[in-house]
Amino acid sequence: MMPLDYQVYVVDDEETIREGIALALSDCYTLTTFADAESAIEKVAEAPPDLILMDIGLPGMTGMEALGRIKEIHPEVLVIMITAYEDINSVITCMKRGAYDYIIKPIHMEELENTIKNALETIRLRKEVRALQERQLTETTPCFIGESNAIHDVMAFISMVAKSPDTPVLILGETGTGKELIASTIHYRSPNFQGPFVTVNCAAIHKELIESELFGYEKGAFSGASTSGKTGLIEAAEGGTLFLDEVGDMGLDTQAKLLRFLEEGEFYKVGSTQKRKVQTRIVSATNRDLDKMILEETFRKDLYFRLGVIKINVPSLNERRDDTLILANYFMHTFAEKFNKPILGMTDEAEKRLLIYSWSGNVRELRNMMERGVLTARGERLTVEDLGLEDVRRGEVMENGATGFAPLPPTGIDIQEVRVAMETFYFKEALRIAKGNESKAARLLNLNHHTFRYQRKKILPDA
Ligand SMILES: Nc1ncnc2c1ncn2[C@@H]1O[C@H](COP(=O)(O)OP(=O)(O)OP(=O)(O)O)[C@@H](O)[C@H]1O
Repeated sequence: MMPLDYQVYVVDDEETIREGIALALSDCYTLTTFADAESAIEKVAEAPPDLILMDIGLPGMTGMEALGRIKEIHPEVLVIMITAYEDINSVITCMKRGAYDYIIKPIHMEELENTIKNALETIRLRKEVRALQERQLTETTPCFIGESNAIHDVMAFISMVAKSPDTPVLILGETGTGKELIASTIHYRSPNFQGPFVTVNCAAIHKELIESELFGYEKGAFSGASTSGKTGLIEAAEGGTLFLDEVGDMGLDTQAKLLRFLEEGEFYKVGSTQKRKVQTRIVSATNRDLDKMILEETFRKDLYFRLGVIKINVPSLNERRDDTLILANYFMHTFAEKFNKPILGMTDEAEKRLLIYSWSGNVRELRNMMERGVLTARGERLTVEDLGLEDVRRGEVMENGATGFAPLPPTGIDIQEVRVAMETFYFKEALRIAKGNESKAARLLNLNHHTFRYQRKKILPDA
């Protein structure tokens, strides 16, 4: 491994000490010296070093005060306090406030070197862990693609919340918006990244079985149980992350047990009286309307609050159309490589239609569309036909992909006229797509059948 270049700041008002330390250490480290805490802190804020050697008894801001400030700005910077022998009480306070170690004046260079070596070993290990974490992150986490402001905000929030090893996170969003991808990103960015990431799809496991799957069971706990018993998924996620997908589909009994585990970190295996403790982070997700389920008493309110200490709302693809082409190109290149097809891009028309297409399955639908398109394409550019977008017709292509509305011309518009034209267009379209079936057409416009009928008579009196 290459030796790391360490940045060390020395803060002491005594010039002889600054010079003595610089003389002894400048061959091994990059040293910068300061005569007072104020100028050192200014520099720390703009360029944090790896290590600071700081006198406790500085004039102006004391070393102890400076330590507090440094720990506030950059808590990861290690600080070794330098102190006069009689000042040992201050040393104890400094150690309590986060100093890494201390040395007593007069300074013996050998002792100083050893103390520094220990500190730098701690830093080296931390850097190694971080590098390992980054590598693991790029190797194991699929890329989360998105350039829209909405996704940038989500990603910034994820980076922040991932730092905690155990705060529960609830991810809400329509199907296919990337909730599972976000859950795995949280795991690989968290301090638990080396632990397991265990996914449980609560909708896929029968309600009767989910409890034993989650908590495990003792041998002979119920008829049909394995004779050796079973370790539950919570235990399998020890030291890592347990991802409860479709948590809205969990039955009320299991919800109560999950709540107890979240509150106390303890649970019982099915058929066991022995309490078990497990440390894992719970990330959950659902595309169901939990507020409505709480009102209907099919989801516990207290569990909702406990699971959603941190809540992340993932916007649908229709709400962040800026991401459509970035994602489409990403999937196109991924599948072109996978299927070994010489695809270079998409036709302009295909791109335009992607931008106005109404996504009900979100990114998953887009991904599937691109997979099918790349697999069946004959030319170098994906066409409207390759992507199955023939029904999204030219007349529907609106100029402004972000909102779906044409820009307001400088001469203005007649809003009444536009409203009538829009309603006429969508009523006709709904009836065309629904092949004249009024109930289906009403659903496409999110109207009940009676309203649809009533309005149809007004809007399309001849149809
Ligand atoms: N921003 C993104 N970048 C790259 N791939 C994405 C992104 N969002 C979603 N995907 C991909 O789309 C597919 C669906 O995503 P995912 O399974 O995470 O959605 P979900 O919200 O958990 O869906 P559901 O609610 O149906 O379980 C996956 O293949 C995922 O890798």
